[in-house]
Amino acid sequence: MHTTSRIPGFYKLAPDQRFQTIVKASGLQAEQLDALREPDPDMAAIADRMIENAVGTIAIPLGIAANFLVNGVDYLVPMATEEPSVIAAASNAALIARELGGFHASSMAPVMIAQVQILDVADPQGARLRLLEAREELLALANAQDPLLVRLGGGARDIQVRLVDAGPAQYVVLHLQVDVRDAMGANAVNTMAEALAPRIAEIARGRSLLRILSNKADLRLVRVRAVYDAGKLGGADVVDGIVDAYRFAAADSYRAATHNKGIMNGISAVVLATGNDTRAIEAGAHCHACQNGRYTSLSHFEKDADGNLVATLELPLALGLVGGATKTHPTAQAAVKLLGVQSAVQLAEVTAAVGLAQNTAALRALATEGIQRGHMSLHARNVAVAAGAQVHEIAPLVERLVADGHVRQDRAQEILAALRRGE
Ligand SMILES: CC(C)(COP(=O)([O-])OP(=O)([O-])OC[C@H]1O[C@@H](n2cnc3c(N)ncnc32)[C@H](O)[C@@H]1OP(=O)([O-])[O-])[C@@H](O)C(=O)NCCC(=O)NCCSC(=O)C[C@@](C)(O)CC(=O)[O-]
Ligand SMILES: NC(=O)C1=CN([C@@H]2O[C@H](COP(=O)(O)OP(=O)(O)OC[C@H]3O[C@@H](n4cnc5c(N)ncnc54)[C@H](OP(=O)(O)O)[C@@H]3O)[C@@H](O)[C@H]2O)C=CC1
Repeated sequence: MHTTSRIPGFYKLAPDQRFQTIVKASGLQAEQLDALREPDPDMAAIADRMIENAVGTIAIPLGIAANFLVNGVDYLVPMATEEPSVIAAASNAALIARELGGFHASSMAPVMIAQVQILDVADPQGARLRLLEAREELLALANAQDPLLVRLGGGARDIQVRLVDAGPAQYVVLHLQVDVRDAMGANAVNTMAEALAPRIAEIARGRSLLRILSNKADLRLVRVRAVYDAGKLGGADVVDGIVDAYRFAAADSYRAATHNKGIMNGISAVVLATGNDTRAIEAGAHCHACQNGRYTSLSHFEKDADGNLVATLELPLALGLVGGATKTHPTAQAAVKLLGVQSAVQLAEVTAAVGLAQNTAALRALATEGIQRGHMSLHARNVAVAAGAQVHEIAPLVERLVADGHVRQDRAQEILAALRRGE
């Protein structure tokens, strides 16, 4: 029972002091909460610099996907995920894709959009044209905010003006398009948008309200394709099954949500491992999955003239190599080093390949034996631990659980009891 959650100045305490404070406030014993505390003082200090009110860290497993060949280059891909079978699945499909050349990826320039919302404009059509006439002035003002970005070859590239009908109101919305080079770009474009807003409001003869990037990063699309050999996939029936699985997702939003979750299993894991913003990527991806007002599959599967499976994926990936946690988290830095990517665009292309591989492996399992054999046999280790197995009991219990075919906690407890009886 918490006595109170009102703790003035909680944020001013050191992580360990915060931990002692919440132990007292929660009425629990310190040992019960000990896992919240970060034992390594250096890591506690990093966490304290990264977020507010830090007490500790949560360790999500980080694994390395094998077999990835993207644009002719081999990559060992770091993936951070709590879900079993994700890394196995990605490696599995990447292995099959290698047979016919691996993944081929291409991208648009890393252009992000910042929106400036203008209210109370008497003549929205006139304002739109006045703003477009001021394009050069606005771009120069934006670029003056980030000379380093401009020196690196990036900077504000263009403007667009939209009139957004919102019930009783109509807003004039200026989109500032900025090439953010190797940054995710949120801070960079937000700074520009805030600097520009007063002048935009003046030109439009209205008042500005929101000045923030859009996570619908549709000027920053990444495209990836792979051809999977029909024989290596398991034959023509498997190819047909995967195509039918895809068509289901393309036609039905209930299925598309799960299909796209499979893609994001791979993408979010690379995003997290490299210290990037998982929410920004998820928001952009699911928004892109809405085409003509309908939520659909992000990927496409078809059969080529030779009967092989052609898999393609297109989505926005606003990933950075500078800024955010990418430069402050030591694990993220090591992950980027292992990947060996030289630019944010290259990181996005490898990440998209992992999403496509993940998706293909899941569809192949779903269209053949079902997801449970591969997934549940790997998940069995979690089930064994949850059933109370000690370290030395996990391997024999997992073996019997998988052989039994019912990877459930009640069954695990029965088998564990039998093992302990020496049966
Ligand atoms: C699990 C596998 C890979 C087994 O697949 P398998 O056919 O038994 O694998 P294999 O023994 O033939 O091995 C082939 C390769 O897969 C990799 N591999 C194979 N096993 C491992 C392992 N233990 N650990 C690491 N890597 C592994 C490894 O690269 C290996 O090559 P090798 O190294 O032997 O030369 C397969 O059944 C599979 O791909 N299943 C799909 C699993 C999946 O998608 N999991 C995600 C969670 S489910 C979900 O959230 C999404 C979903 C499914 O709902 C999405 C949707 O509905 O669309
Ligand atoms: N809606 C959203 O998604 C939002 C996300 N965020 C957060 O914003 C953060 C990302 O913002 P971001 O702008 O990427 O981060 P930063 O502002 O930290 O980094 C970008 C800056 O780094 C400098 N820089 C140095 N080298 C390069 C290079 N090679 N390419 C590009 N820029 C370079 C640039 O200039 P200079 O040094 O002069 O700045 C640039 O402006 C994330 O933490 C994200 O979570 C924040 C708000 C909203």
